[in-house]
Amino acid sequence: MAAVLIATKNKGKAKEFAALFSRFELEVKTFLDMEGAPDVEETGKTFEENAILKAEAAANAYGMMAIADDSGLMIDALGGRPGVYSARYAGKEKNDEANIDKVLSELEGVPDEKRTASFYCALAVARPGKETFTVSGTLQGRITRERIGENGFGYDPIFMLPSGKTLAQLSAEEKNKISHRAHALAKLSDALYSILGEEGKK
Ligand SMILES: O=c1[nH]c(=O)c2ncn([C@@H]3O[C@H](COP(=O)(O)OP(=O)(O)OP(=O)(O)O)[C@@H](O)[C@H]3O)c2[nH]1
Ligand SMILES: [Mg+2]
Repeated sequence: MAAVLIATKNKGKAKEFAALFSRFELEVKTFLDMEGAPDVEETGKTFEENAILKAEAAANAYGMMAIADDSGLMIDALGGRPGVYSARYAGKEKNDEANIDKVLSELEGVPDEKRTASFYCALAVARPGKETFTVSGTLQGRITRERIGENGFGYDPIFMLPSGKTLAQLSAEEKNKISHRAHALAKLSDALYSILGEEGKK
């Protein structure tokens, strides 16, 4: 079976990718399965640049096809912040709870109609000796005033969908149908199937 390495150390993403990739005939590994996986510095100014940095580092280190996800939350009232700094918004140690607290306190007093936001996900596909390419997906919503829901990861408890539920109130299966990550991966499907050949289709 062909194998793909997802260049992430984020447990929430790793779980979502395991489910999202189940329709491909592909062995899926992440940096969490690899000893000594590189810590890639995210020095890019865009999600795409950072996804390419991570995917190419992984493809070079392990000599196999690698996909990286660089994603984040863009809040209109904050001029698009936290953006590419979403993981480390409240500090280098990447604390989801502290990140949420920071966002909620920055939005204190901002009325509901001005709390619009979107998630963005860039995926980069890197293969040894081949040109790297990227796709992206987005998800529109609004920032709540408090945490609602127990599922998901990151900012999910404060990201309200037009349906009136937060991402953290969705099951993993429901989130994987509508998320920015799912939308980006859907755009990759055709390319992945042709990379894998017809036998990649289940
Ligand atoms: O509520 C959320 N639901 C999501 O679906 C989601 N997707 C991304 N994010 C946030 O954006 C950061 C990405 O930063 P990021 O792409 O650099 O990833 P990371 O540093 O956590 O791991 P890695 O993949 O780089 O190893 C993450 O940490 C999260 O805070 C999300 N939050
Ligand atoms: Mg990161």
